[in-house]
Amino acid sequence: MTPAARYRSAAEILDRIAAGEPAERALTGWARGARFAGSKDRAAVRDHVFDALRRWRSAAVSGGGEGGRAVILGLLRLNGIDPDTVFTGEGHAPAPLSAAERAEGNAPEGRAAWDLPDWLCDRLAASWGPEAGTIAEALRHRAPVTLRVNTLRADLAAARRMLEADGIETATNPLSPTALTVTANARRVAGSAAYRAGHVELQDAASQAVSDLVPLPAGARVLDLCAGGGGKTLALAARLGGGPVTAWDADRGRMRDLPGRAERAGAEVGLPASPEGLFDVVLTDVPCSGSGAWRRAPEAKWRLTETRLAELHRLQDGILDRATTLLRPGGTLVYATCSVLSDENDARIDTFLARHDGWRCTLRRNFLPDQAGDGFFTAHLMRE
Ligand SMILES: C[S@@+](CC[C@H](N)C(=O)[O-])C[C@H]1O[C@@H](n2cnc3c(N)ncnc32)[C@H](O)[C@@H]1O
Repeated sequence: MTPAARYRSAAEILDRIAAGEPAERALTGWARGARFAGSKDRAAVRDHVFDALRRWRSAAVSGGGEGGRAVILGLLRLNGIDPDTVFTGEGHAPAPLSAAERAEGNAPEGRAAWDLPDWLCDRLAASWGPEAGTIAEALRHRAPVTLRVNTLRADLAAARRMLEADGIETATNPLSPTALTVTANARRVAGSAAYRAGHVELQDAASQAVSDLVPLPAGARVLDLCAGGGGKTLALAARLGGGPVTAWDADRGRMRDLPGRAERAGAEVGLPASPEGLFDVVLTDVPCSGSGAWRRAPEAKWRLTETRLAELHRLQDGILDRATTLLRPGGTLVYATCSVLSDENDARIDTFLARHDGWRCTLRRNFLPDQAGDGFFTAHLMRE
């Protein structure tokens, strides 16, 4: 495909997403019908679609319309690319711009430049005051690719050497001693020897920092109550010298890859039908808006509603309440979200403390999205 034809495909996919189709499904649907597209074409089209989703609102203002074609036009303008080099009408390129398209479009200003719906601009401003604009700006750009070195298999230097042998360059990351930011050839990670042998896992650096903060006395009994794919389960198991860690999730299907991942990593992970007994540490990495990681899943910021966010608050409170019944006296209840909205973070801890007598919060920590890692929040709760 020519570079211009890739933009045209991206515009068509954006139309499907705007009509309500989930982004991943729209991309797969397109790829199935695009036998002519090679792997580089698919990757480039995907990048255009995700860039547009991250900056939909500002690109729509800049392009003068909400449709895929206008959003791509706006994105080109925002990126300083002359639209006439793409909208040529030649081959499979998008048709040339009309006079109206040339005349339409403005520089995005104010909240349009935040690339969030108005109500979320308000929530972010209420959470962070003057810092909110910087956070919104960080969410408009691509996230770094970050690895966790699995200390059960390799140390940092050995993992870096092994990655280098596959042409993957990395830099150390200030958020965690196990984190490496990929600086070149990130697309090679999944096929690399280091990844296949379990020496590294893909994991955001702030997510690793949240696991690093969990107090783990020797021999601690640890329950990951919202284990999902097991990113934090495996990080905690590595800190325990191999585990064991008990993993559970309300949706068991989310943990389907965990046994294979644990084996590859050399970690012992128990997957009981329901968690039994009392634990020294219960981690609740609760379902949330994902706002701290919207640069990885940008569609979510346009689809989230106030009703859904309120539902998430109830779910988060319910999971915290359940965790209290699984924690031994003196143990630590760890709360975590990948959100930058205070309603999902401080407010959940404050209402927990108001609901439960005799508990105190021993740690609260926010991580904001930046070049090192995603936005995260964690808090530690103990019964007095
Ligand atoms: C943020 S994800 C977990 C990510 C995972 N800890 C990791 O680091 O890869 C939240 C998980 O909570 C699960 N979940 C939803 N409701 C739950 C509930 N009531 N109890 C436990 N887990 C729940 C979801 O299925 C989802 O897998």
